[in-house]
Amino acid sequence: MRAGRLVNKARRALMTQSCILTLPKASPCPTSLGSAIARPLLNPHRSFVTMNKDDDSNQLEAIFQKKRSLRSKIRKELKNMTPIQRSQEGISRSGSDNAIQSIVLEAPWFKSSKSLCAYVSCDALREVDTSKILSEILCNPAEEGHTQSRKNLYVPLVEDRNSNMRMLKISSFNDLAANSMNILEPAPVDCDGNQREDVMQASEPVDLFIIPGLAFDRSGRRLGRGGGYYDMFLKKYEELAKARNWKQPFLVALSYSAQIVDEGAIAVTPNDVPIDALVSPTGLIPINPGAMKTCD
Ligand SMILES: Nc1nc2c(c(=O)[nH]1)N(C=O)[C@@H](CNc1ccc(C(=O)N[C@@H](CCC(=O)O)C(=O)O)cc1)CN2
Ligand SMILES: Nc1ncnc2c1ncn2[C@@H]1O[C@H](COP(=O)(O)OP(=O)(O)OP(=O)(O)O)[C@@H](O)[C@H]1O
Repeated sequence: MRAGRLVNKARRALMTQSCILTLPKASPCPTSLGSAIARPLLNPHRSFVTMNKDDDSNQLEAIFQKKRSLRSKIRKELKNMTPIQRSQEGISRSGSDNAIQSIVLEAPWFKSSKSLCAYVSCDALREVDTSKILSEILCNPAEEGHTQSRKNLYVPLVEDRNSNMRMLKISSFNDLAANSMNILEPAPVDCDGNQREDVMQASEPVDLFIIPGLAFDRSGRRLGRGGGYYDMFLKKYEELAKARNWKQPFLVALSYSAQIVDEGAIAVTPNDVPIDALVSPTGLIPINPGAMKTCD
């Protein structure tokens, strides 16, 4: 997406948010526009309401520039690493994938989840593999020791280039086909001609999101691939859950160690939705333990 288009889109979003500011749960990065909005009283001369359009635009452009350069840095690191180096712990990439997926599969918040949204990993994008997690859900009719039936699984379907994405229910890997970006996605209609269930129309709440990304920090900031799909979707789902009086879902991202960056390295805008926990090959990094408790 072109930088000017991103800035315009973000500016529109900020304008609509200037009265009702929904701030990230994690404290925004000190250099981000988010901090200017989050703490206007600390520096009233730089707060959003007093900024003119040029300041606003320049700050957003600076944030998007930072995001772009961090994205290319992390992409390069992921691509250049030999399989054996793909984790700082010296275990192979597949070792990291197994470690991460085992942590998820053993976690009480995964075991107890009834409905979840998860990404279908794409090897070419060097994403943390989710195939074991998805097979566990799709192949196991019921969790051991639980009376519940199979978990409901919803996966992403990109709608357009305007950050719109749906999450549709699948019941088998056969429900997926590669899209133009070579990511496996569900068709909106199943093989019997029935519309697949859209999570926004589901009668049960989603308790868990398993989220991809390029970079993460230990306070919940996340850098995606630049489409705004997840940020937009998570915001819409948060609103739906509020309107229905449902618990907010637990937001967990999966990350190789090389994708975890220092705090302050990820610039954020108020549109960036922070995650509640991060799973890396070395373990779970809880960020919002309150959100985790609701899943146990
Ligand atoms: N597995 C998976 N599915 C997903 C996402 C994801 O990140 N991972 N998405 C999350 O939003 C949505 C799709 N968004 C995407 C955005 C960019 C690229 C991509 O190929 N980016 C290239 C760079 C392209 C460019 O700069 O022109 C890359 O990152 O290398 C892929 C998917 C929905 N489905
Ligand atoms: N809730 C929202 N409303 C409107 N625009 C949004 C929203 N969330 C993100 N966007 C827009 O999407 C574009 C990409 O945002 P950003 O660079 O933060 O994406 P990302 O975090 O890398 O992607 P993703 O969320 O898909 O992982 C920006 O123009 C941003 O303003």
